[in-house]
Amino acid sequence: MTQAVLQAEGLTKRYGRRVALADCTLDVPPGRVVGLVGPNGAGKTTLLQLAVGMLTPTAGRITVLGDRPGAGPVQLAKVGFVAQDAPTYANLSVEDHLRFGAHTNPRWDQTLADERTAQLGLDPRQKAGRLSGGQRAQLALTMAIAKRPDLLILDEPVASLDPIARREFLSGLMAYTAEHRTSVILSSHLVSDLERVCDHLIVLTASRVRVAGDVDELMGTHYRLTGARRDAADLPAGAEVIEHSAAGRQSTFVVRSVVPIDDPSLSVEQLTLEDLVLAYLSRTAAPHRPELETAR
Ligand SMILES: Nc1ncnc2c1ncn2[C@@H]1O[C@H](COP(=O)(O)OP(=O)(O)OP(=O)(O)O)[C@@H](O)[C@H]1O
Repeated sequence: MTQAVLQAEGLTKRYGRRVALADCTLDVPPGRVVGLVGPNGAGKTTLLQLAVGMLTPTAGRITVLGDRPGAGPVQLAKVGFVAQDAPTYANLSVEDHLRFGAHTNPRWDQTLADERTAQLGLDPRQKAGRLSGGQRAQLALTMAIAKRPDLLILDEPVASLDPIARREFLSGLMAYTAEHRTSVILSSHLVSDLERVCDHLIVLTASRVRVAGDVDELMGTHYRLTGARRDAADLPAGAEVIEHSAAGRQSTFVVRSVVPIDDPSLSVEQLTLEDLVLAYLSRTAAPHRPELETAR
């Protein structure tokens, strides 16, 4: 499959005068595990709900797997979605959920659903309302996976899991997606959750995409520069400053540059993915009042 998984152009969602997502342009290639990272209220859920057709844009456009989100049964069957609170039916048992999934999804894989619930140790007769938060998240993921979607969209899937369950959930997800070549978009507040599993990253803060791209490409174009105190204007040409700090006689910059930095007066270091994300987060940490953003 070579078709883009998600394309957005000028995508904007407003609730009254409140801007939840502003002028978002993205082009996510197929076969990626995409980490969507940003603080509370950044617009992650809004973007994911636009991608599954639960919300419609105020302006701009979005296509998922080449079609309008929620366009019809074929499109719906291609996308698996687990919402933030991993909704399940409290009075239905685990096996009732799987039966419901089998009835409502044309590509349903019962063997996969049975194997996964057995592996997780979920009792098929247990009512979903009596499962722990983490078990409910796993049941909701099982339902989404057994649909055999081309794209799996998970809104903060590890939020309710303890550290060990987080690791197991993510490594299980990786094994599944590698085997079935499923594209995944998953959101989190924390890049540390996603660092091991993502090969594409979108950083969203205050309703806007700050950086997006394949992790390899991002890691190869961002640097930490340290040297004698100086202004950003004195950095090599082409270096875009993402973050700048100064202490005593020393300046430190996080920069993006497509050409290697060749300046003997600067020490040049690679960043970790977490450092890179933190630089973009701190760049936009200034107080933001989305309700005051002018309607366009
Ligand atoms: N139904 C709604 N009505 C009004 N404002 C909303 C609604 N849903 C979201 N918002 C606002 O849109 C902005 C983005 O919210 P969104 O839920 O997309 O953020 P998020 O990044 O998913 O946050 P979190 O990490 O806390 O889940 C926030 O300012 C939020 O208050």
